[in-house]
Amino acid sequence: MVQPTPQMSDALHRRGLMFILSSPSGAGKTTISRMLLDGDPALRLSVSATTRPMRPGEVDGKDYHFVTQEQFDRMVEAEQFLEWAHVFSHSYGTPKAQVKAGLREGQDFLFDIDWQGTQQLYQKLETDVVRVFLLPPSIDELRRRLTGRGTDSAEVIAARMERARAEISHWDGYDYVVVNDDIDECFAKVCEILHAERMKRARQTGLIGFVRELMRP
Ligand SMILES: Nc1nc2c(ncn2[C@@H]2O[C@H](COP(=O)(O)OP(=O)(O)O)[C@@H](O)[C@H]2O)c(=O)[nH]1
Ligand SMILES: Nc1ncnc2c1ncn2[C@@H]1O[C@H](COP(=O)(O)OP(=O)(O)O)[C@@H](O)[C@H]1O
Repeated sequence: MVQPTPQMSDALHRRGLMFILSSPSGAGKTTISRMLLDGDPALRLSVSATTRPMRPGEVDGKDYHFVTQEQFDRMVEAEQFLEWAHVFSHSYGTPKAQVKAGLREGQDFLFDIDWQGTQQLYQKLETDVVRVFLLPPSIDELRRRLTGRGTDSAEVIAARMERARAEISHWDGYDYVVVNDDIDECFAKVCEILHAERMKRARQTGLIGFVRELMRP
């Protein structure tokens, strides 16, 4: 295999991208996110702040920054979020600091956020954003997954099911829609999207100089 020379890879340096995964609750975005992060050290999770209680197995600072409503409101006032929204009667927001600096340095970020956050990020940073929406194979399977996960009460599951149809109605605000039936197949498709998006001409900031060099008489 031909390895790029250091000069070539310098010239082909690119800006980072914002890879957004959304879905109705229970369709599998946390599972796919973890698989992506485990398999791809170049991808970093944008860790959101939330006021919702921590679930068993979640780690503060890794899955979310768990904050009080007062702390969250102070962050909103100080304009520390790139976007924020109310979801299931809790507040969720994407902290600004790490993402903006990282993108400039070519860092790719993964966002597990809802359609409201996706719209806000797209309005602000359209060219950096890649929007992927996951669908469950059926509504019955979605209910089975939410119940099987065992992290939410029957009441919370009912509220999430209630909201699922409204969330699904935002499917057309995304660049890619993938049905998460078989987990490995879904993961493979999401990986293909990420890999292809990384190669897009518009992201290769050094490409013009590199091509000029190739074309020099
Ligand atoms: N807008 C926005 N939505 C978020 C953020 N973080 C998480 N969410 C969304 O909030 C919803 C609830 O997330 P969570 O409580 O972890 O439950 P989940 O549905 O099992 O992922 C999901 O749709 C997440 O994608 C954020 O920073 N901003
Ligand atoms: N393709 C799949 N087939 C079967 N179960 C799945 C699949 N994808 C995810 N799950 C399971 O469904 C439940 C909900 O998935 P999760 O990733 O937590 O969803 P979300 O983050 O979208 O709420 C979890 O128990 C997960 O293990």
